[in-house]
Amino acid sequence: MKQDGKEQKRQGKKSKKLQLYKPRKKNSVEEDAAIQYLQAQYDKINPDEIKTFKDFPLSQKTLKGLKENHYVTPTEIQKQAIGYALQGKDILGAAKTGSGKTLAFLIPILENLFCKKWTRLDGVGALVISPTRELAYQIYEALRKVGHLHDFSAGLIIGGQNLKFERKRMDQINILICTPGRLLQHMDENPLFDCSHLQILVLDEADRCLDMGFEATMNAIIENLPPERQTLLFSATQTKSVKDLARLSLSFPTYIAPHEQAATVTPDLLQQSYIITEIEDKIGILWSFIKNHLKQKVIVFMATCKQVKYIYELFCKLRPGVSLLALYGTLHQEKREKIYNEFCRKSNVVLFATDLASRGLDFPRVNWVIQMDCPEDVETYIHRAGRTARGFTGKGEGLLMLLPHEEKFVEHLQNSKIPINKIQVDPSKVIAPQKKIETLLSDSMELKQSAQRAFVSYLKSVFLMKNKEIFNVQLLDTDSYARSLGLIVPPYIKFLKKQQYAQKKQDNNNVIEKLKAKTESDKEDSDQSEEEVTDVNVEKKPEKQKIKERFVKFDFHNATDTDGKDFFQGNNFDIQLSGELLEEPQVESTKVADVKKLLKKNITVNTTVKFTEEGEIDEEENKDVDPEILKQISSANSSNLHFAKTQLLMQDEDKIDKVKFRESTRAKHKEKKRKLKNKRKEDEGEKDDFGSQSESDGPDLSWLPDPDKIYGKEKGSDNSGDSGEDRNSEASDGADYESGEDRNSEVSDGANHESGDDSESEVEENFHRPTKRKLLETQASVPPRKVKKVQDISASLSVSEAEALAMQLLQTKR
Ligand SMILES: Nc1ncnc2c1ncn2[C@@H]1O[C@H](COP(=O)(O)OP(=O)(O)OP(=O)(O)O)[C@@H](O)[C@H]1O
Repeated sequence: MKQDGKEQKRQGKKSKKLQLYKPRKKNSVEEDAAIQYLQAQYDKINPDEIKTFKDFPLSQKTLKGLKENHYVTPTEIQKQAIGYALQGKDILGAAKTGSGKTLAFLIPILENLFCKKWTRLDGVGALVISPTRELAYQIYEALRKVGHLHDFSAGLIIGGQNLKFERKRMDQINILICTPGRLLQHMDENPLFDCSHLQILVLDEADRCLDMGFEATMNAIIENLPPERQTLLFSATQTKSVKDLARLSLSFPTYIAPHEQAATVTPDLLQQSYIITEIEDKIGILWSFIKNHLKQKVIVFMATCKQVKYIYELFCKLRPGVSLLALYGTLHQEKREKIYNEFCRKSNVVLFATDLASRGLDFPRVNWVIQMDCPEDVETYIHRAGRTARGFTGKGEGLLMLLPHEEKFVEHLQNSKIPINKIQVDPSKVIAPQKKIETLLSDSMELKQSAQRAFVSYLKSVFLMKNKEIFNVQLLDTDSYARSLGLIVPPYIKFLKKQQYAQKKQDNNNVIEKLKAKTESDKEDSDQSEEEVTDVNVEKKPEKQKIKERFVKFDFHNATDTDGKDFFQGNNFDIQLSGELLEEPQVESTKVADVKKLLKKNITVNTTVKFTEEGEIDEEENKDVDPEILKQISSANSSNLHFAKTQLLMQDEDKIDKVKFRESTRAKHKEKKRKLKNKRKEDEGEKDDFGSQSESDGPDLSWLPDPDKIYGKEKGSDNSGDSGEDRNSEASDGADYESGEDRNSEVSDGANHESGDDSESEVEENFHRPTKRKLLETQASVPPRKVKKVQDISASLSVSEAEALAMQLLQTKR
């Protein structure tokens, strides 16, 4: 019984399943009929006759989904695009931001697959590619709302999600909403991914999907898609590039641009203004704006993630009194989703964002869009500003902050049919929390580093911008900008240094080119007659002046570009010293100018003019100069003058000169040393022979006091006549005057001691010149320690000094 019951139950289940299946079959028949009817209507669609969605030949499920979401009247782009898309045409759709492009491609997708009776088993039937995850998510949500009554499965495939989870479900997805990178990853890695039956491909924000950033990825994706498909491209700033269209192999696409003839390309209810401000005032203005709009929903666009991150962190700490959010690419995906949803939900909130949020995102009821940094181009401006004033009745305001040199951007906007007015900020309402910012930064190293990163990233972004007419990093007052961020010292910017160097090099090249051209013409002039050459010489001064002026101009150019002291310290002197430029000299120096003059006079440089005994000029090559260099110089001379080459040769020649000069100096030093050595040897020889020399050959010791007088007269000694000779010799010893004076003073001291007030002549008469041997004997009687000392000292003394010392010792003994 139990079993019977189970069997009945099983059969009941089966029958239930069968029952479910049977009505589906029934429905299928109905559906077939409905599909046939709908398809028959497609060719009859006239966009002008469409008033409501019901006027389109759409499935009941789609109509019901639209109704549920209060979509009754189609927008212009919907009226035109849906009809053509249903007819199976490829479409290039361009319409203002917030004009309902999403439904313009979602409805055809649903209808296309519906009419083809697409099931889960059929795999991917439609593919929607979006440039950002947030936009993909938004499209997916819109599809879920409008298409939930259909039996198709939809999948959102974006980066930052669980890849494994996505992988397993890939084969069951019929409508795939994705970002390019993740799609390609599945195409490459996932065996379950199959899009060989793809019916319809949509690129939302098509111009962005097809631009340089996604080029390689998109090309790879397109290669994997079947060519027999319908392709729809949508954007507020549509691509018309033939190259792009060729890449997608569009077949006779229908271009739909309902607003092409409109007076403006931005939403009618969007009020747009701009202000001109100095870079350092931006933060103060933004802060004051937020403080004055606490009850509004505001998006603030900045150029880089790091700026967004820093301003968000800073303003959170400053507490403006309103919710703050930040959305940028480097955030974790979960956080990004959370912030996106939070911003959608809240009404009084400020969102700081990068261009990640500029395209396609449909945040409800945004009051203000502030573009704090000048957008890259008009298209970016349109997309950013288009985050407000969306839909049929949406109103909003946009404010663009421009630096004085960026005001040209307004011309581009106005030329692109964007109505924008200049407004002034009331300075009394601007309160810059500068002091607070600096205090916060001094308290938090993390915040300071964040500020530094923001600073560098902004300059980098400006530096990388293509439109150099508007974005000129050299015109930014970086010091002031750093200060406005709370940084007392601006961070070092490596990439700018590199750029500055490259710029200098380029400038130098230009100067060289000009000089070359000038030289060509000068050379032609120098081929004139001698008289003319004389005239040229007369004009030497103005020519030199001209060259100087060129330098001044060059320097001035650099100086103009050196608003920021950190970046533009360049001068020509530095450039000439740099190794790279020495390899290829590019700046004319005075040396070059000299060469130029010489060559103008037809003087062959580095030659010596010698005269023969007959007085004839004997010109021969200077042997000191490298003949190779001479050859090169003369070849440079014989052909047109090549300054750069000549300068190089002159530098080489300089090197040789230096080497030779060094060699000759070294030789001189050597010679001097040798002479000194010899002299010392001679002196030492005198000392050595001091006691062995004969009286007549020995040194003049006439000045010495008479030892007999000092020690007592010896019998038999004859000293007459000697004294006069001695006096004369002493008097004539002018060469050693100073030392003689010393000796005199010493001697006279002794004499005075001896004779008291005796006259000098009296003392002189009694003077006797002792023999050297006596002196030596006297020395020998000095205690050994003292003698040693004397010997040591005498070794370093001159002869006269040694004699004086000997005298002293004699006196000591006494
Ligand atoms: N027919 C309609 N009736 C009422 N509201 C609509 C209709 N179509 C779209 N909308 C609403 O208009 C808003 C903007 O739509 P959507 O996001 O598709 O604009 P878009 O043209 O794609 O803008 P963007 O160029 O910025 O991507 C959305 O909130 C959407 O719900």
